[in-house]
Amino acid sequence: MIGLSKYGFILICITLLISCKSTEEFGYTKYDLKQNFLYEDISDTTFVVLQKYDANFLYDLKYATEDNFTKQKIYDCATCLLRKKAADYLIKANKAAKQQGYYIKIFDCYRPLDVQKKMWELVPNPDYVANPKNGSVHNRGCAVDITLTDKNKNDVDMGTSFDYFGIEASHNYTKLDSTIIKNRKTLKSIMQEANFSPLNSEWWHYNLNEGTKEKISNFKWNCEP
Ligand SMILES: C[C@@H](N)C(=O)N[C@H](C)C(=O)O
Ligand SMILES: [Zn+2]
Repeated sequence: MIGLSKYGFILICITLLISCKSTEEFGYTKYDLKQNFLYEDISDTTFVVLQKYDANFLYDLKYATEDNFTKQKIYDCATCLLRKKAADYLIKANKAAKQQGYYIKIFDCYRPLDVQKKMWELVPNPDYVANPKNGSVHNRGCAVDITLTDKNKNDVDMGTSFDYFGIEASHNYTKLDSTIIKNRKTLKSIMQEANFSPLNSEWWHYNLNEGTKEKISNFKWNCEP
């Protein structure tokens, strides 16, 4: 009897730990089984893997494929890393998006400085690639490249593809269909409400406010499962 209740206790603990890994949507605290910490205990500036931290985003991490402006696979695997505070605000934005019938789909998150240097060599235009001398907010783990999908997970029309480096990608460009303008404005207001700022030249790029104050990083993430 005593032995049984001991096993029962262990079983309950394991079940609780697995439950805690679930996302906030289900009302649980986030617990990382592999790293053995409660996410609420870590600092706001710690890098978190968004895929593990919250299960409610869609991804098309372009630089982990050859389908990007460099035509090269730049990342070894499709991992989205962000500082915890940026992840928390992005989760807030995704909840607002969901309430309006959308999902946030992510193209890029943290980007090592060396990658920024490679990009700058190809496109030395600060409207489209931040100068690595100052560093991008991506290098600080506080910027995201994103779009919206509808509730069936189909991309909404934003007028240009991701990383289209031309005037048509600008928030100031108005010679577009009213639906496209409405879609860009929807994303912009969702992100601004969630403490992010847009970049005028790129409809997909958002910086966490005050994200420029964080340190630039150049680490590569581990691709082991
Ligand atoms: C390269 C593009 N996706 C991007 O993120 N551009 C901004 C300006 C950046 O490099 O920070
Ligand atoms: Zn960007």
